[in-house]
Amino acid sequence: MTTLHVPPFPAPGPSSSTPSAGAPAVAAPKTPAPPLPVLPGPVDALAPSDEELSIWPASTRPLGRGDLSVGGVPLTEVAERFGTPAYLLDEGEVRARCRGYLRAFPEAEVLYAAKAFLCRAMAHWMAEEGLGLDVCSAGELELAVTTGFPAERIVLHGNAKSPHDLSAALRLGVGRIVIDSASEIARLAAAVPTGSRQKVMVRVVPGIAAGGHAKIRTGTDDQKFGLSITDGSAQHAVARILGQPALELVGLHCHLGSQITTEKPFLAAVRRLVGLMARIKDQHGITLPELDLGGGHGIAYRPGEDALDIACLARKVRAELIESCAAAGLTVPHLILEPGRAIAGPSGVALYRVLAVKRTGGQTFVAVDGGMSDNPRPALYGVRYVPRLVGRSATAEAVPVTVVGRHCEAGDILATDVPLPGDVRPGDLLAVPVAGAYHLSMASGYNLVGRPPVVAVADGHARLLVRRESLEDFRSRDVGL
Ligand SMILES: Cc1ncc(COP(=O)(O)O)c(C=O)c1O
Ligand SMILES: N[C@@H](CCCC[NH3+])C(=O)O
Repeated sequence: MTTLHVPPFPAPGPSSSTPSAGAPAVAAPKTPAPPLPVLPGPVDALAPSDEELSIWPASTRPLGRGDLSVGGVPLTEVAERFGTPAYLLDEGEVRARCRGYLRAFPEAEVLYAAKAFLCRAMAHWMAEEGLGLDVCSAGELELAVTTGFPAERIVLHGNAKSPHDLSAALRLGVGRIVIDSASEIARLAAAVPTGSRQKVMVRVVPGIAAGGHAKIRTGTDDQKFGLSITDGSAQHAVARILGQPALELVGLHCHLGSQITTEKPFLAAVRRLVGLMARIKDQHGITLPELDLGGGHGIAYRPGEDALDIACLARKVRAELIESCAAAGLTVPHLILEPGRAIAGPSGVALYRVLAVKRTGGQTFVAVDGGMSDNPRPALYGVRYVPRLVGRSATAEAVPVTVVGRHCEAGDILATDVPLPGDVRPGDLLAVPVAGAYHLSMASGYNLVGRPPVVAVADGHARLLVRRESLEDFRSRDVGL
């Protein structure tokens, strides 16, 4: 059995499918991902190892003839009923991960970061599990609220909020708006209806470098989000907000980056933000009641990769917060967290059909019917996934292959040097675990392939959550000649 890292789930039941969690979504440049396990001799598609299953949903079970079930539903059945490519979301895994957070951080408010993946069912599950939502557009906000998500449990983010974003937030009554730039302050204050006050936080840049890839590090001064402590922009914004009677400053926010696999940066952030809270108290005589540490909790995309241990994070953040506040003479603020990837990522599986197998230039390319339009992460961050053949027994020797998408880009690569049976062929089904976060939420219309459907699996049943994008969808938006 592999070690349970994030979050502390309920017992996964019998079998080898204990969730572990693990690692940098994005290959951290200085610490290359560990080599994939070498498969001894023929690939036995009937028997995935514990290590291999460690990144799959806890409900994953091997079935006969090389199939796997997730949420009690055979993957071959999902592919047949809904076609490929298709994404499935294990509802039980999503809910268990939410509960894991609430168990680890009983004192905190946990907001699911909708940007990782949002659909109406996901919003319902979050509401039922007692989480709030972090949204960053009127689109995410309206989808959630119109499906019944309580607006007061929603926080609106954005480095460039449009007038529409702000008016939707005020109209629907979001709990808090996170101010990201000085120019937003007067604009927001002027839009608040007379006689009411809007709760706001300030997004602070603490000057901490963390995150799995340069493109997703947001805690340093050299990027577009937030207001710097170092140059005083954050302090200046605080003073301006306090001068606006329509705004109620309730706390400080920071989001260091994404795919962070150690606790250290979060502890440093606690110290810096508490330090700023102490200065605000000295200067303005107010104690801010809330501290939002954002998200960024890293998971494993490949067996053996590191992941952030949520229970350990909780213990250390709690201790640091208490200690820093005591040293600064502050009351401990109410803690807020915004995990996205660590809830949705390991709960999702992508299913592709092999369309072509080509041996050329010393490589074997296995081309599937999806790619960078449903998963842009490999192209953006160089992330590599671990696809697995499902749905047929295979006894051929494992060979290293490159799994590529169908798009018109040489960089449309899902996995390099992964072992697949040497007889992999068109018509085979490949499943890619850890596909629940930042795939479909960043999907595009490239090559007019159409975005895949999303299917929920739970208790042996599969149900369609989001249908496949069709040519008719493209045509109906294309209104001019
Ligand atoms: C403000 C904010 N909160 C939360 C998140 C969620 O991050 P993650 O999915 O890495 O937990 C993000 C995205 O990185 C973000 O920008
Ligand atoms: N989209 C990124 C993470 C950025 C999260 C939003 N700030 C990823 O796929 O890893």
